[in-house]
Amino acid sequence: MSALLEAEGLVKRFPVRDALGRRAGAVHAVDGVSLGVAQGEVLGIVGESGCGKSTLGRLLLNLITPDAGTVRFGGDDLTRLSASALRARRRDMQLIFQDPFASLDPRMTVEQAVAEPLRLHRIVPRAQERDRVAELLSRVGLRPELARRWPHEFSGGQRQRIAIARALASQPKLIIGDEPVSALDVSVQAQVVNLLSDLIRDLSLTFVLISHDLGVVRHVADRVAVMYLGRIVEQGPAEDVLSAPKHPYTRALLAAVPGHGAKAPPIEGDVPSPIAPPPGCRFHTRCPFAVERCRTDQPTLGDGLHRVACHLADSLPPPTPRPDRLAGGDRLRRLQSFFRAPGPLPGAQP
Ligand SMILES: Nc1ncnc2c1ncn2[C@@H]1O[C@H](COP(=O)(O)OP(=O)(O)OP(=O)(O)O)[C@@H](O)[C@H]1O
Repeated sequence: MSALLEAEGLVKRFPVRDALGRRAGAVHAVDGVSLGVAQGEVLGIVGESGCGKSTLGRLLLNLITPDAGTVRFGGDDLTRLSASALRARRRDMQLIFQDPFASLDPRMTVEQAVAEPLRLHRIVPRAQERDRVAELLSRVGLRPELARRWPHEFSGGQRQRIAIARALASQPKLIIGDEPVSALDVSVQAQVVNLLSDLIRDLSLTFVLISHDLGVVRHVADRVAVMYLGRIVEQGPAEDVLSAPKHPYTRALLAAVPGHGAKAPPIEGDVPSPIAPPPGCRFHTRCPFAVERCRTDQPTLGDGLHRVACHLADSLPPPTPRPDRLAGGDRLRRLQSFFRAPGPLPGAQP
């Protein structure tokens, strides 16, 4: 499978300064990340707050410059393009932000906001702008008559739809959504997730979905990369990673999701400081299964679009099923022993 977007060994550190403004170290926000996204594929990037997801998203679009590593998009190394070549390439790569209240300019009507990329990248002649804006608004489920209104007249969900219409205007090949639904009310989140998955399917978009919400990622992603403290600890097909996780950190993340089927040992201790992250597998200081080798070896890289998993994966004990997800017979036996009932419980099927 050929990659539309491919990152190799990305590193980004942010300087940390002391009270006197002197440099006192660096936050290792992204530290040696390699990944690939195939044409038409949806890659979910998951991990706790502060693990480096947003920094990685910005590096992938070359909105910030990496300290090391490369990002290739459609064959071009973005880190080496001239400013004008990069501007032209931006047409193909769009970002949807988390906060729909901050991402739209309050001084622009909806029509102006959505038409701006049309004009910037000369997508349609001026005479056709209004029709194209109307088309884009309908595509995201908004009535075209709303085009003359101002952002403050809309709800959070509607604003995010406008931001999505704006992102679609330049007919991009790749969209990165950085927590695109997490600022929305729960009732609206599902509608916007459904809209995104319809657009991804209908327009054959290549999409990188950054989210701390595994439920959202499960709904949309073909492949999943799990980040911890600036590194990817597991990466692979969504079905494998989310149903049969091969890294103890992924197991723990999944076990924390209400209603998920497997139990994992609780994670002890705090996330180490990103100023002095542990060597080897980033998770080894908190991992209940860690052995000596984990202090020096990173999770192993496999084939394909940079598969990654714990090098102990084959020897890890299988996750134990949760009592609330036991098969019907097992649950009944558990209830019977709890109530010390000798026979079937009242109302239970024989
Ligand atoms: N501009 C910056 N200057 C200094 N440190 C930064 C900067 N941006 C991010 N960081 C630090 O880099 C690390 C990764 O941050 P990042 O925002 O990428 O994580 P995240 O997983 O997206 O978290 P969240 O979901 O909370 O946004 C954090 O420790 C953060 O404090």
